Amino acid sequence: MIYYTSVLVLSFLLILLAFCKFRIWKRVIQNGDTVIDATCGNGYDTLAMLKMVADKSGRGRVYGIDIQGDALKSTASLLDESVTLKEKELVKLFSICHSRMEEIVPENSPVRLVAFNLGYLPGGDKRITTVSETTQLALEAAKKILIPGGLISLVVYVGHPGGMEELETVEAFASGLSVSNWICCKFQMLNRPLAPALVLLFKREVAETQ
Ligand SMILES: C[S@@+](CC[C@H](N)C(=O)[O-])C[C@H]1O[C@@H](n2cnc3c(N)ncnc32)[C@H](O)[C@@H]1O
Repeated sequence: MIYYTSVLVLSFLLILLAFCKFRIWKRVIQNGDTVIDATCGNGYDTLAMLKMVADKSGRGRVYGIDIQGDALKSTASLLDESVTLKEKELVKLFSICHSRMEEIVPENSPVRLVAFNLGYLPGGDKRITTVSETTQLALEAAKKILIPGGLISLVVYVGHPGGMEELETVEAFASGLSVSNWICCKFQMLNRPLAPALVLLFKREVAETQ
């Protein structure tokens, strides 16, 4: 009984986080933008991003990254079921580590969102997870390619081995960003320390003068 209640609460939390996250993305992303899904998984975020950037003239790009071929296959089939061929052409999928994201985005592309959903692939091998070292490198790469007014969005799961360390890495990275150029915040349950956290790093349009 306790197990089912926990699963129910966690599912509710995940829906709430996804709802908040998508609402915030919608305020940041515009039609025609270039965005990156740094952890495609089953493709739900890739699909949400595509819906936000695709415009009728064929502008807008989603660069989707995952180290697992199975994840990219799931993402591709979700897109096949959900979008037109023309929309699907706006998505480019890459089976590489997200620390290499700079290699796949053409130079001078205005990247407005880089999204991470850390942890393991739901329904996949739970031993394959994102890890602090490469997450740190990926955040540094995202910081370089993001345009002013852009957002780095992370959902961090702390309930699996290495998850808490990864949250600490993300928090340390965010805490080190200059206050005049970045607004960084975290949403987390206060009375459920193992619930996933949503971390949002907004790059200011114009640097704040101190
Ligand atoms: C929590 S899942 C992502 C869920 C996904 N956003 C969705 O909507 O279904 C995390 C994904 O990150 C991938 N991953 C782990 N390490 C990675 C890395 N270094 N670079 C890119 N992807 C990685 C895993 O293979 C897994 O599919």
